[in-house]
Amino acid sequence: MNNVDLLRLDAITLPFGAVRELACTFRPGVHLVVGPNGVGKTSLLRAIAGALPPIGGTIQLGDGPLPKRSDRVVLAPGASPALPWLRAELLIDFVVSLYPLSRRDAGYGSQVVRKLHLSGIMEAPMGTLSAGMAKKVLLAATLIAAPTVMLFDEPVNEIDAESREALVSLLADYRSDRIMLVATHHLAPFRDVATSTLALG
Ligand SMILES: Nc1ncnc2c1ncn2[C@@H]1O[C@H](COP(=O)(O)OP(=O)(O)OP(=O)(O)O)[C@@H](O)[C@H]1O
Repeated sequence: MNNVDLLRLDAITLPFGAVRELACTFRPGVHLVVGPNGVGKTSLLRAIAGALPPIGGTIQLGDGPLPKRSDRVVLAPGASPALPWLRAELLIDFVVSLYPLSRRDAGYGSQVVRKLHLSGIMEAPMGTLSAGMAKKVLLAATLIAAPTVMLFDEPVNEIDAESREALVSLLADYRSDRIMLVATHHLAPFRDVATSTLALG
């Protein structure tokens, strides 16, 4: 496999003591990141996304170090940003606009919105949405942006069974050419799609 396809963590140590000297390599596919509360799953995703700089080690994507801000990485956070006035559609458009190289066609965006049952709330301010709907808006933005590395923090918390299935099927479509890390306590929905599992702790 070409190096371009690999995300390599070498001796990564993160602030707050949870992750020490972690070394692993991810190729395209769906990689679950699991472990008990507080073990460092969210911190690891934030480090790869450039939001929590490691205090030791290196993160490489392909042949070079991953810069702190990269349009090759997107993170779907576990909780919605505190922007209650922002309409769902604008949030999605804003996130997708940050990833010009991998922007999908408009038809794909509508398809994701429809599959996640978001069509009826695109005009709604984020602050008026239920927790599950707000989570699905973040997931849609991430799936439409679709850069090389896609990070999902607890993506199935709060979302209904039908939307879980839709999410898993959308992830499956990207398995051959995107590196996807999914931090979760819920393994069952990903059983058929997971390429590997990284157990922290
Ligand atoms: N901003 C912060 N300040 C201080 N400690 C922090 C901060 N962020 C994370 N931590 C600590 O880092 C450790 C790892 O937290 P993290 O959120 O990465 O765990 P997690 O595995 O995602 O947990 P959970 O399963 O509960 O979501 C925890 O001990 C947490 O308290």
